[in-house]
Amino acid sequence: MSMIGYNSVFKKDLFKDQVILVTGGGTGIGRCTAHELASLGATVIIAARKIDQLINTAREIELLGGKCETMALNIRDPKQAVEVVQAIVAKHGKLTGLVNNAGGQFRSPASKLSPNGFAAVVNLNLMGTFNLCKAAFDTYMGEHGGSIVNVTLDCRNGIPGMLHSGAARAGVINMTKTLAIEWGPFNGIRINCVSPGMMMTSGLKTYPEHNPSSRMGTESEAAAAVVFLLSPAASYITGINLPVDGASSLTCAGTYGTETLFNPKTSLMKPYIGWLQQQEGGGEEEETKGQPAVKELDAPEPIIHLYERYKGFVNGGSANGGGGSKL
Ligand SMILES: CCCCCCCCCCC/C=C/C(=O)SCCNC(=O)CCNC(=O)[C@H](O)C(C)(C)COP(=O)(O)OP(=O)(O)OC[C@H]1O[C@@H](n2cnc3c(N)ncnc32)[C@H](O)[C@@H]1OP(=O)(O)O
Ligand SMILES: NC(=O)C1=CN([C@@H]2O[C@H](COP(=O)(O)OP(=O)(O)OC[C@H]3O[C@@H](n4cnc5c(N)ncnc54)[C@H](OP(=O)(O)O)[C@@H]3O)[C@@H](O)[C@H]2O)C=CC1
Repeated sequence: MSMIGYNSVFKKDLFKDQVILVTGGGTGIGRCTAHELASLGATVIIAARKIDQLINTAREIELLGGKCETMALNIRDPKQAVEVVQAIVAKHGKLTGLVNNAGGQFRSPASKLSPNGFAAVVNLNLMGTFNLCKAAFDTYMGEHGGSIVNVTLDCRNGIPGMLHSGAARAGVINMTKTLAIEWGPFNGIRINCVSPGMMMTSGLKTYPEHNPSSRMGTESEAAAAVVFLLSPAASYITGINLPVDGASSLTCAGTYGTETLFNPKTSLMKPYIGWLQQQEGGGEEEETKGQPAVKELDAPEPIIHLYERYKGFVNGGSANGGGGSKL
């Protein structure tokens, strides 16, 4: 009997020969995305302002057998954006993927927000994303195509306390739709958004007093969505915004509210821990001894506790610490 194998797109070398720039790739969601992409064969360039964080992440990836390079970049500077993309194309001959992940904001009631404060956050998140998209298009993708994923922030129902970021992220989502239409004809460029809800990342160090009141997402859960949209598995998907929020933005309480169906004590949604989890039980290889403990989360105490609980859930327990998963 002859067998015809099914030709699935999900293979270990999914991103072989691809060169992908991840902004903010030294920490949090960006770092996890860089790990995922490198483990699937991509050459990953991670870029941000603080070079030490980038070097640590690149070293982690190289120790695991991946290809990763670092570049200093402030996404708010359009000149630097062009220089970084040009340098990548000069060295590798291409830039097939771009993940606009760098971003952030501060919390402030709208009534207290100054025009400068509003502009700073719009400049970082909206202008920064535009700067990189434009540089990628002008330098390489306009002629050769490519795939772009913009990491935004759940802003479906507004973001109380973060007016500036909500406006900027909504701008990114709309810009993404326009670019999908305008740039699709340029060799099939695809561009999409991932909108994380509350995720357990190192980024939460800037929100130290936050006490988790909902089932938070993991870095890996955001990264996995980015990887899917970048990949040929999403070859007919462009111009979309993919929320990664456990449906919290659909509830009345929302991501930023109090108790929801998705609270950490009762949630039955099994978390994906990704590469962090894969480090478990791997043993202390000689070459990784003394290296940063990549499985540790650099976040405020309540978040670390929650993360530890999720790890238990993945290993057969439940998010609330008892019994097995009902999934
Ligand atoms: C119901 C309770 C719910 C609680 C839920 C809380 C948790 C929500 C979590 C949401 C999930 C999101 C997570 C993340 O995004 S992770 C990423 C984490 N990292 C960051 O967010 C840091 C990003 N910040 C920055 O990069 C910079 O601070 C920023 C770009 C925002 C500003 O940098 P810049 O250098 O431009 O700033 P300047 O010092 O030049 O100031 C410019 C104006 O902005 C005002 N400003 C700046 N920082 C603050 C601040 N912390 N508070 C108030 N105002 C601020 C500053 O005063 C300047 O304005 P003026 O000239 O008018 O003074
Ligand atoms: N954690 C969460 O709950 C959520 C996060 N997000 C968004 O996801 C993205 C990743 O965040 P997360 O991983 O959580 O947090 P991190 O703080 O770990 O990541 C933010 C990254 O952006 C980089 N960055 C910030 N400003 C600039 C700049 N001007 N130029 C270049 N790089 C910059 C930072 O590096 P450096 O300082 O070295 O430049 C850092 O690596 C952000 O856009 C964030 O707003 C969205 C929803 C929820």
